[in-house]
Amino acid sequence: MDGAQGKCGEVEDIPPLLNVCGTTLQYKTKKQIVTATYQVDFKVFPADRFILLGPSGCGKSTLLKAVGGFLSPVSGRIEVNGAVVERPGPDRMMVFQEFDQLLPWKTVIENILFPMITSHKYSPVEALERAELFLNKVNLLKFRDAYPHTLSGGMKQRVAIARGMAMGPAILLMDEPFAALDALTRLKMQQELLQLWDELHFTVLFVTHSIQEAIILGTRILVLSPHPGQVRAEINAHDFSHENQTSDGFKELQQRIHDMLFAEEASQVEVEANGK
Ligand SMILES: Nc1ncnc2c1ncn2[C@@H]1O[C@H](COP(=O)(O)OP(=O)(O)OP(=O)(O)O)[C@@H](O)[C@H]1O
Repeated sequence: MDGAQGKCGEVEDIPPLLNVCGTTLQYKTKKQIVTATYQVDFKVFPADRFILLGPSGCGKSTLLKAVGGFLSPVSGRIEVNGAVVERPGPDRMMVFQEFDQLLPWKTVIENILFPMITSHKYSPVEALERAELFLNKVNLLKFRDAYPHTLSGGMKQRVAIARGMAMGPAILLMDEPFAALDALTRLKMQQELLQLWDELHFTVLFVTHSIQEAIILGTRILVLSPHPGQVRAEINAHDFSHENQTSDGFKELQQRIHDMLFAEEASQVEVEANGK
């Protein structure tokens, strides 16, 4: 094959791992239809740390849910490795913000084993090996037999990350996984995620509304407009990390994104005011 059929017709040399094309997502409630995103396009390539950034309510979590297969687009399509996403699958593992995403009646190791065993992706022996390997990578091997309620918020998030990664997904979906942590733990978790990435080069789609977190963690950042979310810009952030966050380049990018989001919010207010 010469190349992959990319977004809306063109042919690319490297096929995207995730192709989100013209995706409009809606919630239908009894009273109304809520359009969460409108004709959103983006592509994620292998080993990208791709960030969805935008104001509250712009549809970041909804996009992640749709990539996860929990919600179908009303128009457009979402493909993973060329196949249209129709349902959840072990190739897309989610890590959420909430600390209660672990099964409370299972120990740490049992939580990590659970999706590997129920999906039959790995034999019991392989699953145990992988569970211990990834638990070790997040520095929690000595807590393998602890129950979730005995762990701190940061430790629970590490277990959730280990559980997601142990499945060997094509893409890890992270919905503001560090937002509920205190500042120091958040910093540590960001550093650990980057260290893990240095080692494993996994592909991650990460939702945040922190500009700073987006620049530090992301290789590419998709900036979304306020509700309903539309693509405002896609920005390269390969060159930035914790180490250079006081540099002029980092600050300039931070300001640029801030202005972009702020301008969108201001124009939204104007539209709403004019509409009254
Ligand atoms: N289950 C639902 N039913 C109806 N509307 C919903 C539902 N979930 C989300 N929405 C609406 O869809 C829009 C997008 O919500 P979403 O949670 O995806 O935004 P977000 O960018 O992730 O926001 P935040 O940063 O606050 O988490 C919002 O207007 C929200 O009110």
